[in-house]
Amino acid sequence: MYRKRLSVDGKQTNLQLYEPCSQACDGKSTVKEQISWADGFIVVYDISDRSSFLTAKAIMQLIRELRYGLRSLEPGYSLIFLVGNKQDLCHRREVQREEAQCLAAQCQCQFYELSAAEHHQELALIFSKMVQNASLGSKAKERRRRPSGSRSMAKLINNVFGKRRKSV
Ligand SMILES: Nc1nc2c(ncn2[C@@H]2O[C@H](COP(=O)(O)OP(=O)(O)OP(=O)(O)O)[C@@H](O)[C@H]2O)c(=O)[nH]1
Repeated sequence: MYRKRLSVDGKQTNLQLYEPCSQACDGKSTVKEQISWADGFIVVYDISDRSSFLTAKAIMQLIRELRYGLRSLEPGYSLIFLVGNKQDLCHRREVQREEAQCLAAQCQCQFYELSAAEHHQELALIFSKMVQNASLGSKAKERRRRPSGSRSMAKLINNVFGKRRKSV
């Protein structure tokens, strides 16, 4: 687990990054548990290895099943990113770009194809986009969690002041 405290849009945020595939044998948590914990997902496969794409597909489907709400976001604002890595090995390609694009569209997530070896800036961009989107997502969640009592109080105050202003 990688932990870092950083500022996102001027707000101090605790970032926790977890890569389940490299730690699948630690026995402490399952991929399912990680899916319910995370605020965002970057699912990576290797374009020169079809089995890695099939694993990515299964993970995407699991995310959809367990976190259905994450997909109903505005266009260009997603908490799930599908990334095809090792684009520099396109002479050994086993996964067509169109097939991955189609999966991304089905899951309403963003799709990128890149080479971590050659395009590390693009990778950094995906990470910062993810952190920004997750931060916006948690703000939206907080707004939804606001107790209805305080909403009706705010409405009442608005009504009272609204009426007074009209009668002046
Ligand atoms: N050619 C190429 N090699 C890469 C790229 N990204 C990672 N690799 C290589 O792929 C190997 C595995 O990289 P890791 O970072 O360990 O990734 P992993 O998730 O364990 O992935 P796999 O072992 O490929 O299943 C290493 O030898 C990396 O150098 C890339 O974009 N292009």
